[in-house]
Amino acid sequence: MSSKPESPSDASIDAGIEFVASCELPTPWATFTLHGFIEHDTGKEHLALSLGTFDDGAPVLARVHSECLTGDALFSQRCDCGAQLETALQKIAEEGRGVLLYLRQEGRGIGLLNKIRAYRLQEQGADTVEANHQLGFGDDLRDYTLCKPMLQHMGIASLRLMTNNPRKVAALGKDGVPVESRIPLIVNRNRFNTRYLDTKAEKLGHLLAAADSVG
Ligand SMILES: Nc1nc2c(ncn2[C@@H]2O[C@H](COP(=O)(O)OP(=O)(O)OP(=O)(O)O)[C@@H](O)[C@H]2O)c(=O)[nH]1
Ligand SMILES: [Zn+2]
Repeated sequence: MSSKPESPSDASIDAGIEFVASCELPTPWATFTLHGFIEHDTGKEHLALSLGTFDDGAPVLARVHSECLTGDALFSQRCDCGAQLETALQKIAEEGRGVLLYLRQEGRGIGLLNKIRAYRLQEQGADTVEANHQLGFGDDLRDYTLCKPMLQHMGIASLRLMTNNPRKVAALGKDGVPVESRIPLIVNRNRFNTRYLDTKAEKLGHLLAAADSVG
């Protein structure tokens, strides 16, 4: 099956990513439109789920979600990803308007097999950041530059972003995606991920205290 784009004149072609096709995606919360994109340099297939219309120009309720196969698909309780994904889709459905970008940057960019290596090191005592360092990686290798052309393709100019990560807000702003407001997304703290979440707060700057969920 060819991955020839449906609209070859799409502006995203010049931005390192190309729109390929879209379809309806019924979920337990709403029927979203699923947009598929391909990244030129890596061949990675990135996704967006959108709901409603954006031509009024008002900031759009959004989640920029990084792939976590273990949390998103395999129900892992080691992190908060699966619950964040579900809650974000639910909130977008409640509002009847919004977008979720699903970026294929597994393991904060180190990939799935290296994330398994990192989890193994965490079982031996390292925290999530130390484990990345022991494997020779930085804290967080993610890159958000593809978000702007993906959002442009859908006619979205600015976001109300569901995240606890101020670095993500700053990176999007730097890449020309205005974040009008940050909406906390604090879900699924449990006995398996308490240390992980505490390390994110202490070393990666995530806003995860109960007080951070207000506002
Ligand atoms: N390298 C590594 N990656 C992890 C680990 N646990 C989760 N991840 C990955 O981290 C990414 C999610 O990042 P998080 O830091 O949980 O959240 P965030 O996207 O920065 O912030 P939020 O928007 O608040 O969710 C996904 O790509 C996961 O696969 C870990 O222990 N090590
Ligand atoms: Zn996860």
